[in-house]
Amino acid sequence: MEKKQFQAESKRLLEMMINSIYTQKEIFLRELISNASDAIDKLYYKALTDEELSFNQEDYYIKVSADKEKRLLTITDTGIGMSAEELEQNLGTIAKSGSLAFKKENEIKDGHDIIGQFGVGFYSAFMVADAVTVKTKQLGSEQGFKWESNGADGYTIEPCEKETVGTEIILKIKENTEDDNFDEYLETYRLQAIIKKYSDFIRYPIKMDVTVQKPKADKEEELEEVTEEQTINSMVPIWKKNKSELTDEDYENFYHEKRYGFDKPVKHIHISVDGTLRYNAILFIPERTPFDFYTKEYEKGLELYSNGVLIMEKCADLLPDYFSFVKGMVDSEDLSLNISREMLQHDRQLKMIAKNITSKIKSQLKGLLKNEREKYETFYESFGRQLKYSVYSDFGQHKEELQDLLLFYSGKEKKLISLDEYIEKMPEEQKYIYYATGASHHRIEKLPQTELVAEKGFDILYFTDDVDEFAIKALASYKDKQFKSVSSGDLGLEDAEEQAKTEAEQEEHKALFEHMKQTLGDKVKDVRLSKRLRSHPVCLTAEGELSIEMEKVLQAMPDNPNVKAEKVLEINGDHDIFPTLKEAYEQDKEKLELYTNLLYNQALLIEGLPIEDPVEFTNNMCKVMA
Ligand SMILES: Nc1ncnc2c1ncn2[C@@H]1O[C@H](COP(=O)(O)OP(=O)(O)OP(=O)(O)O)[C@@H](O)[C@H]1O
Repeated sequence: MEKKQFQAESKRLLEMMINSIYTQKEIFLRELISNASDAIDKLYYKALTDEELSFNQEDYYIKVSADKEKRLLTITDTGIGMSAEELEQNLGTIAKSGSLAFKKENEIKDGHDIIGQFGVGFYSAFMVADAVTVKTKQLGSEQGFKWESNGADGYTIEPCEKETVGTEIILKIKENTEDDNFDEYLETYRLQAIIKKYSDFIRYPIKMDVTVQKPKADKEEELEEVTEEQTINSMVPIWKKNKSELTDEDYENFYHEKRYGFDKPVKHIHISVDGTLRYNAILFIPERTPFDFYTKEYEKGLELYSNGVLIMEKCADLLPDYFSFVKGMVDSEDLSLNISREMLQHDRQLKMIAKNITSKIKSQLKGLLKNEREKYETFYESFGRQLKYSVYSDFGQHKEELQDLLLFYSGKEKKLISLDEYIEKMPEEQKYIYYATGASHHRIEKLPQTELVAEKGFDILYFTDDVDEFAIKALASYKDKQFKSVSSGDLGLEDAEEQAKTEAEQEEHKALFEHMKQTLGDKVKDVRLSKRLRSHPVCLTAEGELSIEMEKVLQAMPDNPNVKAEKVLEINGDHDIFPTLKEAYEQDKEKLELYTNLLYNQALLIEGLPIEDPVEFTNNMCKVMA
C-alpha cells in the first residue's frame, strides 16, 4: 500500500503555534537573544577544531536597538550566520532546529551549552511583529542573504549586501490594539527590563544604546542627555563562579539585585552538583518575614533557569511548603522543558533536585542552630511559626523532618531552647516534657497549675503561640519522652502511696465535691481535690484531647464556635478556703453554692477565659464582703 505523507497547513500551524504556545508575548526577546547566543557559541565550537580560527570572547556581542518612528526592533549578533540553504531549512521549516542538530554533532564543552532544541522559538517574533526580516552572512562566505516574511504568506529569500558575519533580525512591531500595547517593545526601559529578567546570564554582552543624563564637560552643574552604549546583562552567573572567589557581600548583592527581599539574609547556601544530577543553586534564608508571608497571597518558589535562561520565576515544585520562606534560584542543563520553555514536563530530574535542595536547607538550618545560635533565633523569630504550623499540617506528615528545628521558651532558663536541649537537662526521675500554655510568659509563670512541676525542679516549656500546642499534639513525643501539659489530669508525679492518699481524701469529701459539681452543672465535667496546687486555692484543668488554650484558638475560628474543652475545677485541700467549704457544706448549702460560683469564676479569670455573667460575679463578691 502506498504510504502517504501527512499534509500540514503551515500557515495555520504557524498561527496556532504563535498564539497558543506562549502565555507572555515578551518572551519573543528571550528566544531571539538565545538564538543569537547559540550562534556565537557555534563560532566558539568551530574555533576549537579549526586552527585558522581564533575566538576572542571580547569581539562577540548581541545588540538590541529600537527605532520608535519606524517601529523597528533589531537584534544583531556577531555569530556564525546562515547560508541561503540554512535559512531555507531552519527558518522555512517549523520545528526544524539547526541548533539541536549542531548539538548532536558536536561534543558540548566548557558549559557552552546550546540553548535551542525545538525549532520554534524564532517564530515567537510574530507575536509582536507584522513582518520579520533576517539578514545574515555565514562565516567564510562572501555573500549575505535576506529572509523576509509577514508570517502568513510564506517567506522570500534573496541575496543581500551584508558587511559583517552574523545575523540581524529586524522586527516591524505591530500597531497597538485594544488589548495589547506593542509600543512597549520599542521603549528602552522596557527592553532593558525584559533582557534583565530572562537573559541576564547569557554569556555574551547584550548591548543597547541608552540615553542618560550626564554633567556637561564644560559646565559640570548642568546636565545634558547623552546616548551611550551599555551592556545590559550581568553575563557571568554568580552560581557558576568558584565559591572560594565569592564573598558574603557578593551573595548579599545578588539577593538584593534579584529582589528576593530587602532584608539581609541570615544564610546563603551555594550548591553545585555535578554527576548524574547536574545543577547549581543559590538559596537564601531570609531574616525577616515578607509582609504577605502569612497570607494566601504569598507564593513560594525558586527561580528556575535552564542554561542561564530564565524559565520560571517561581517554581513551586522545588520547595516543600514547610520551607516556603527560602528564596533563590536553580540552574540546570538537564531539565525536560516543554516547547514554550515556560513550563517543565513533570520530570524525575526536578523531583530529585527538590529532594536534594530540601535536605540541604534542613542541614544548613541545623548547622545554624548548633553553631550560630543568634542568627538561628533571628530566623526563628520570623519563621518559627511556619515550622510549628508545618509540624501539624498535612496530618503531621513532616514532623520527623522538622521537630529538631523547633525552639520553645524555657521557664527555667528564661530563653529559647530546643527539644534536645530540654531532654539533655532532664533529671533522671523526670518522665515527661512539661509545657504550659498562656497569653504571655509572665502570665504562664503565675499559673497555679505550674506550681507542683516547678516545685519538683522540672523545666516547663512556655507556649504562647496559638500553634504551639497543636504542633506538640501532632508530635505526641520527642525521643520517647511524651509531652505533658501542666494542666493535664495526671501529671505523672505521684508514686503509688501518694496516689492512694489523694484518692482516700477525695473519697472522704466526695459529697462536698458532688454538691459543688451539681451547683456548676455542665460548666464543668468534675470538681476534684487538686494534687498540683500549692499556694493557690483553685484552678481549672482539662480532661481529654482538647485543652483550654486549644478551645480558645478553635472558638476564635468561624467554623468551631461550640468546641469545648472538658473542664475540671480543682480545689486545693491544703488551702485555708477548704475548711470554710467543708463547714458551709455542713451548715449552709446556699453559702457553699455562692462560694462555688465565686471559685469557678476566679478559675476562669486565671485562665484568661471570659466570665459568663460579670454582674452576678461582682454582686456575689459584695455579698461575701457585706
Ligand atoms: N541568530 C541566528 N543565527 C544563526 N542561526 C540562527 C539564528 N536564529 C535562528 N537560527 C537557526 O534557526 C533555527 C531555528 O530557530 P528557532 O529559534 O526556531 O529554534 P531553536 O532555537 O533551534 O529551538 P527552540 O525552539 O528550542 O528555541 C536554529 O536552530 C538555528 O539553526
